[in-house]
Amino acid sequence: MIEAHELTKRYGHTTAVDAASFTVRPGTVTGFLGPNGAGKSTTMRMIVGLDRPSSGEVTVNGRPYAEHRRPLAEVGILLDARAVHTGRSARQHLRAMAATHGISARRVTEVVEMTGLQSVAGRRVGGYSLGMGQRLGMAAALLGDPRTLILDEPVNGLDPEGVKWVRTMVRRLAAEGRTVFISSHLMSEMAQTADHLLVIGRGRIIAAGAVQEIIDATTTATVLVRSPRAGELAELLTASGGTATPAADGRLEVRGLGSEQIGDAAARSGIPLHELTPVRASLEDAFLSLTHDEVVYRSEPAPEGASR
Ligand SMILES: Nc1ncnc2c1ncn2[C@@H]1O[C@H](COP(=O)(O)OP(=O)(O)OP(=O)(O)O)[C@@H](O)[C@H]1O
Repeated sequence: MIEAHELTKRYGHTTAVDAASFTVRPGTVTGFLGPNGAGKSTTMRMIVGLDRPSSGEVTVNGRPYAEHRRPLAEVGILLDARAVHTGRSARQHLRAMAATHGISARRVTEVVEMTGLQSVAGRRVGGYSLGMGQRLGMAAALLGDPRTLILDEPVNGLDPEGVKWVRTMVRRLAAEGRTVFISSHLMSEMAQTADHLLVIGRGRIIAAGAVQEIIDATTTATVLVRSPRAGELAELLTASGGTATPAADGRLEVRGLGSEQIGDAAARSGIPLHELTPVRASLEDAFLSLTHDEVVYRSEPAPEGASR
């Protein structure tokens, strides 16, 4: 369990994390989602004591990280998978870590197997691919059999097989009752991996809840309708309180009415329907709608006067 209360980090004039309060619960994968520069890494670094909060506090499994006597058994961390000494082999690296934390050599063998590193564990880490490095990062995070895992962008740069591997692994860890907190700016990936989401924009928590709850709360559902009497149907739906705008292939895109209401209204007026398709908003849509005003970096400048 991770509990943050009014957690704040300032770097000079930049407020990287702004009074963030949240709880990350055990038994679930909680996705930490936000655009570049939103404050995800800074938040994670504060959770594990690598950055000092300017104000506020955060605990992991009931205590500040630094107060845990066996930190590796409490929290597994993957912050920068490439931070490993490149001259050593994966097994040497894990053994050194285990030795300094009173962890058995048997556990090293276990995590090497869990992460599928058996065939390369004797090789120098310097020659590892990104995917192998990421597996080693996960092996190190799992070494102390921790109750809580904090993984910063674990799928960054991985190929589809690597992404799937991380997804399966974190879902299994959560199913075992652990707390899994995983950051990403990949919305589609989070939609498939996380149960809960914490969305951050410009250092502020702008949404927290179950994935579907957030999608429902932040997006308007639409229904695509096709009818040979589209003009009449559009008038009817507008009179019923919806909005109907022309879309591709002569369809109407309807907002404000559900598919049942549209179908019933059309039937009452004898208007035939050739298509009635509810369109579920994606996590991507929810994310864009949530972070619209919070994006620190945009690919193009906002149009003049757009924010006024
Ligand atoms: N050591 C630092 N000194 C000064 N500013 C910093 C420092 N670390 C982070 N920042 C600033 O704090 C803000 C949040 O950065 P952070 O790295 O936490 O975001 P992020 O959401 O992890 O982004 P990304 O997805 O790009 O990694 C940014 O404006 C960043 O420039």
